[in-house]
Amino acid sequence: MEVLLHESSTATVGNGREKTDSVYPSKPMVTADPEKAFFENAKFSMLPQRSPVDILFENVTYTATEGNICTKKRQKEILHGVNGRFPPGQLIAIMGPSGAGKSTLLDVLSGYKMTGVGGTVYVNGMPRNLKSFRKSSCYITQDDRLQPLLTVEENMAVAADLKLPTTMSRRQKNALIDEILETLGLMKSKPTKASGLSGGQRKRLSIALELISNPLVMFLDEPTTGLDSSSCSTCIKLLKELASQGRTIICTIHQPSASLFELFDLVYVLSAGNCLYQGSAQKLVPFLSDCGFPCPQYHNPADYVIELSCGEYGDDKIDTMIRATANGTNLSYFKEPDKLAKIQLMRAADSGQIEEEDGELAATSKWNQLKVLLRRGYIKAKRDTTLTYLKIGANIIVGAMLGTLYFKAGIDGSKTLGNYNLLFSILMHHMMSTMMLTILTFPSELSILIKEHFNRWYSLKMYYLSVTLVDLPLSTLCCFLFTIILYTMTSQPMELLRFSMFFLISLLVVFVANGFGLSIGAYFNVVNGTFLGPILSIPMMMFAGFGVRLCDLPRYMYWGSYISYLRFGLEGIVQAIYGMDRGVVDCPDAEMYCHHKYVKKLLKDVGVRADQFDNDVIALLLFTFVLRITAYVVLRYKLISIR
Ligand SMILES: Nc1ncnc2c1ncn2[C@@H]1O[C@H](COP(=O)(O)OP(=O)(O)OP(=O)(O)O)[C@@H](O)[C@H]1O
Repeated sequence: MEVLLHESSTATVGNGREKTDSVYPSKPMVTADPEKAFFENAKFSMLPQRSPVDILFENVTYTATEGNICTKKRQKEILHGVNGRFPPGQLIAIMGPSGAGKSTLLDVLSGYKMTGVGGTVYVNGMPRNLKSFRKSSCYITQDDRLQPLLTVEENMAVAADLKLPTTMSRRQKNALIDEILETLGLMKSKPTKASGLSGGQRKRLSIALELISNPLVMFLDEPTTGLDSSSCSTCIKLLKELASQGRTIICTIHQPSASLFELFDLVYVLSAGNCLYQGSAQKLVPFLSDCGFPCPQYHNPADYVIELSCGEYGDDKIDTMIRATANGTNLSYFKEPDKLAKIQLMRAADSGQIEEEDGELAATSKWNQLKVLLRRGYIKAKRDTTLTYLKIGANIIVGAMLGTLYFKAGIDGSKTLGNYNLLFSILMHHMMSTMMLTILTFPSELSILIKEHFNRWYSLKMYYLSVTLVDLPLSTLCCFLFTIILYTMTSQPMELLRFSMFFLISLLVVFVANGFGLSIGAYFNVVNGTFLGPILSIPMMMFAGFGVRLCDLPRYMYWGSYISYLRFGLEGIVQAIYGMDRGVVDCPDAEMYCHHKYVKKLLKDVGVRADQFDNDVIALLLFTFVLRITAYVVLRYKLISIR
């Protein structure tokens, strides 16, 4: 592979990559080789230059499976053996009516979809090695999945820290970020939060984030959807410029205007999973004439071909076009078909097993990924009014409300039963508030995770670890505030040991509830999650030993008490307040009969053991561990299953 040389000196940085000393390299040397010419205008030239990517696909099929475990499964073929050639340095449009299979073809070519895919995709003549292909490509989804609370500059800095070698200095990274933002017209928006950007700016930021790793192939799903005509034109012109630098840029597009259509180098028209046309935008009109249905004068050829592919002029015309393009194998309508050197395809059968490339997909070390994700997590937590301020506020308010309701109940022998009820209410508060907030907020993170993980920003393990670690201080703070308010207002025993035990059990219940919420939020959407979370919490309450004492549970249902983490929470928190031979809780009035002033009597009546504190802590730790692992496995499964 030949590498374009620049006059500015180069040095080797981590894993053998080359960098230039200057962020803005001086004029590149003119090369005789036309292939190198792709890079001669490259702006982001401080990054390693690799050979351009020529994509060819043969007989590509995609079969989706419909139905679920309750209904009969049905196979549905969406792509019917399509073929095509996407040379480098071109801006390619995949066009077609709604439901034609444009996004599906994009998903298959990018490697986003792997199950149900047939046929072969060749990269520079070799059957695609997905791991190395993903390293040189990126996928920009239709919905801009950006971190809304981070500014443009912060979003870019996170992407740079995750995608560029750690050996690059901050100054170099900042210079590269500025260069990209300048090119994409986002310099003025640097301090703006992503949530405050317009549709066009969001789209450009999505592109800018991926440009940091200088991908050779860019897949964009409907980059112009939701943009006005001027933003559409800016976006497509920008993509054209990026393509002219040697990248292969493939995007799906619904129905471009005549002026936009002309900007595309190559057009690939799909109808119901078949290729109707493949060739240059300019040759579409001659192709239609050759097929026998010329484009009417003053008619946008893009509109006309979409009308044809919808079957508005008859299904026979669709069949004629499929035959004329031989479902994508006919390359004669390319701009310069003769110059399309027939690449020597190495058949999968000839090459034997395609060797998977070793090494990690992410560009930086796990430690660096964790560091960057933690930093991003803390910025988000600082600015997130729902997750942070609402959580803190809710804990203070609920703590004060319960404190008022059970004021001084902890030292009142006439209110010990009420105090016992309070202990259960505390656990309920920790369980429901933590679990529901996680179920409500985590799914919104998922779409960003899917995009960033597919584009190799980080490994799932590091992401998950960062989510866990970022949540830790905030959950601890909220739980501490709640405990201190409630503990003092209700006059629980002012002993450090009892307070610590009380706080420890509360905190462990928060951690378990968080793991429970994550396991649900990792798989289910907000609607299903908010239904399922409380439903699954009912057995936890049923078997906690509150209301129905554990000793009164039917023998065949006793197993339920082992799956209820509230049971261990209740035992533990009761031990903190009434354990360790507390003896008698004084009655406020000596004349008054206080039935439960003797702690032993209370414990006997409510049927809660208060001599198992260590076991309760171990059980809650086990619950925390198992649920955290479960949430990770569910998340991994989710990432695999959508592909
Ligand atoms: N997982 C799936 N299960 C069932 N049908 C599917 C699945 N994925 C895609 N399809 C169907 O395949 C067809 C093509 O879908 P695709 O999203 O690729 O279309 P499209 O051309 O991108 O449409 P649009 O422009 O409206 O986004 C549609 O009819 C869609 O319903």
